[in-house]
Amino acid sequence: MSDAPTRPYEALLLLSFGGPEGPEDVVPFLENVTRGRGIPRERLAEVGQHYFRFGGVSPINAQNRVLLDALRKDLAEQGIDLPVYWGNRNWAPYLVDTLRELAADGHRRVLVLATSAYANYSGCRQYRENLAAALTQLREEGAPGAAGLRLDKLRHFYNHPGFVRPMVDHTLAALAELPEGVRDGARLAFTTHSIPSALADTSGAPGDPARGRPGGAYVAQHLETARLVAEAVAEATGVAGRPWELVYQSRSGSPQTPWLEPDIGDHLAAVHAAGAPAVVMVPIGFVSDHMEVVYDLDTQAKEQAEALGLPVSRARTVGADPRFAAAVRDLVLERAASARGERPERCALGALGPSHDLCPTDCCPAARSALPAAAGEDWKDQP
Ligand SMILES: CC1=C(CCC(=O)O)c2cc3nc(cc4[nH]c(cc5[nH]c(cc1n2)c(C)c5CCC(=O)O)c(CCC(=O)O)c4C)C(CCC(=O)O)=C3C
Ligand SMILES: [Fe+2]
Repeated sequence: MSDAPTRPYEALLLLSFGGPEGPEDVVPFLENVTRGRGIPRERLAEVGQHYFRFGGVSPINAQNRVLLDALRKDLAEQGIDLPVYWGNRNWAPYLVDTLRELAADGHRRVLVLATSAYANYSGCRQYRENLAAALTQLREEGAPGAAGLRLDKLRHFYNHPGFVRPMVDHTLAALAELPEGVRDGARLAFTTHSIPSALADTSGAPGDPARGRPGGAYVAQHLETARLVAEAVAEATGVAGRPWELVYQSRSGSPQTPWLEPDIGDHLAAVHAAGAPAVVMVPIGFVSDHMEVVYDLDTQAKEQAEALGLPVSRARTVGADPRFAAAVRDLVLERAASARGERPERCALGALGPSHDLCPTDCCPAARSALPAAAGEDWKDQP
């Protein structure tokens, strides 16, 4: 056991968003998501309707269960003994309950995989705030083992080949769904969650060259993944110079606050007006085909495209692709080696290089006042 390749880590925690699993869950789920976040009531009522259209069930929890199975299968196949747990920010199984169980099971050093590939407040620091709040609650409860829990978060994986290559295959499959006559002329619209522009500009670590430029590390990292996918698609199809762009979806918040633009709907209208024969939507911002994908793209954006008479298709997200599960294993082994003081190879495609392991103080700051965040340099409460 002492020479385990995952040493000093004893468990892996899959940390995700969570979603409702029936109509009665929808309103309490949305209350969890938006507590203290200043989302207009009309927007909440509208988003509730998206969930009710799907019977009140978000696909995200089922997808995380499949991902859990894929991670466990990959580790088992490699002979790696590392238990994998799952907890959410906004719905059961709640993070705090999973951490209580992890501690009771005797685990001390735990790696965390957040289902968010890019640097930004919602996808990084907010998860670290959730970890800090859960740890604090468990320590106050006196939960067995909680005082010794030490959590480390895996680095951002947007440029890992195990994330990029499945997206390339899925983009090729989505191109193949288009009528043959428009396939070679189809544009690629890479989509991600819009966020407030002010949060985008400060995303990433303080020393990141992209930080402080418009869109910050959030946009720079997405542009990199989009470029990597577009280049691989060009190579596979033999179609050079296919136009692509990064566009946004799922805008929330007050209309007076600037968020990243253009929205996918406006983009589809603009490229249609400019004569584009077809568009493939590639949701690189998400890890699974959850509600933002099946409603905002497959329902809303597809209706808009149909009204325009513009052929569109949508690439699947990475989901539980075995290459993604293998990438997670790679990140686990890499981080474990680093924690043992070794200098492992840190796999990353493209020009930006591997992300930092430990978020520095003031990485991906919140717009509002700062809350304690675990698994970063600003978490001083580590045993
Ligand atoms: C960057 C980002 C990701 C991607 C990275 C990651 O995956 O972490 C993401 C993922 C997700 N967002 C999700 C759902 C929601 N997001 C909301 C609201 C917001 N998201 C934001 C950002 C992000 N969100 C922001 C800045 C807000 C405004 C409020 C706030 O500042 O917090 C709201 C409230 C209603 C609304 O306003 O839309 C809901 C219901 C689901 C679950 C889907 C399902 O159920 O299948 C998932 C995976
Ligand atoms: Fe961060």
